[in-house]
Amino acid sequence: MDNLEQISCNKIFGGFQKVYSHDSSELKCKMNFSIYLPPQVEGGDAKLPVIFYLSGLTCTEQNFITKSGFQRYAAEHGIIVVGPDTSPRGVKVEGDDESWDFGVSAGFYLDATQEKWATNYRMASYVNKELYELILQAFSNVVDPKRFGIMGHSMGGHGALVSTLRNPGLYKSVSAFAPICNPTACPWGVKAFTGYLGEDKSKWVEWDATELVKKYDGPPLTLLIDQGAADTFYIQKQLLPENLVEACRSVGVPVILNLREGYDHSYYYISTYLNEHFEFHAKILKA
Ligand SMILES: N[C@@H](CCC(=O)N[C@@H](CSC=O)C(=O)NCC(=O)O)C(=O)O
Repeated sequence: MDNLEQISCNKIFGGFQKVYSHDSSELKCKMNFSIYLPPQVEGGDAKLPVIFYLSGLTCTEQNFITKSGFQRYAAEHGIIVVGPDTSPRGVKVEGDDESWDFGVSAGFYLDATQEKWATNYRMASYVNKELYELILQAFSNVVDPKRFGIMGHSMGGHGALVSTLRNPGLYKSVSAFAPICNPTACPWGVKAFTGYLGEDKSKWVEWDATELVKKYDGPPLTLLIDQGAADTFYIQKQLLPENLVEACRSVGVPVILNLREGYDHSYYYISTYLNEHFEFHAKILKA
């Protein structure tokens, strides 16, 4: 828990939206993360469930907390919500700021193996080990260690799926808005995986949700996938939810795909359906 420092604190829907910074040992830089503490933390004896929310390309921890309005639902259900940043910050790796879909703000929630990136670009270990442990320790008085869920958007939707599939049981519930579902088969994924993991495609499948689900052997899991039908990234075949659904069905993993007529890729769309995702997670985490 190195240098954990509160950066901001705002009351909202009876709870508190906070942002902290800390020194990350996995990423070797200072990182921000957000945490929403709903009103139920005050004076309550019961420990509360936690949902991690992973954001998409170009985001920081700020996008979700300022644009989605999730705090209303987290307060209703009594759920703590944690939001990491999307890549290491303030470390200069050559080429890390040349495009918006690779490098800074585009860590893809994996552990890079290519020399240039491998020291800092360890977002999988950061989220699923370091930050997870930090939350358990720093908020041990309010967090229920047995009830973690995860959700995300786009690159972060894929991060949520892969974090769940690679770490069976770590997250009891998972959902995603407009996730990149099959990165080994779309331009965003091919670019990121080539850069972070190298040319050997046999290594890529270890970080691809559509491939991982075919080998999933953990506790029973239902995947909730949401997709706007007018999302340009969906139309351009960056997201490929049908590939994930087909893979799930081939191995009998339950999956729900909600296609939303007229909706795009933005936070207008996410905020419209966020209540359904909170209900989905609450039902599992509070069962
Ligand atoms: N290049 C554009 C578009 C970037 C964009 O749409 N980013 C999405 C995530 S895309 C997949 O991971 C996003 O969440 N943007 C932040 C937001 O607040 O909408 C650009 O730079 O704007």
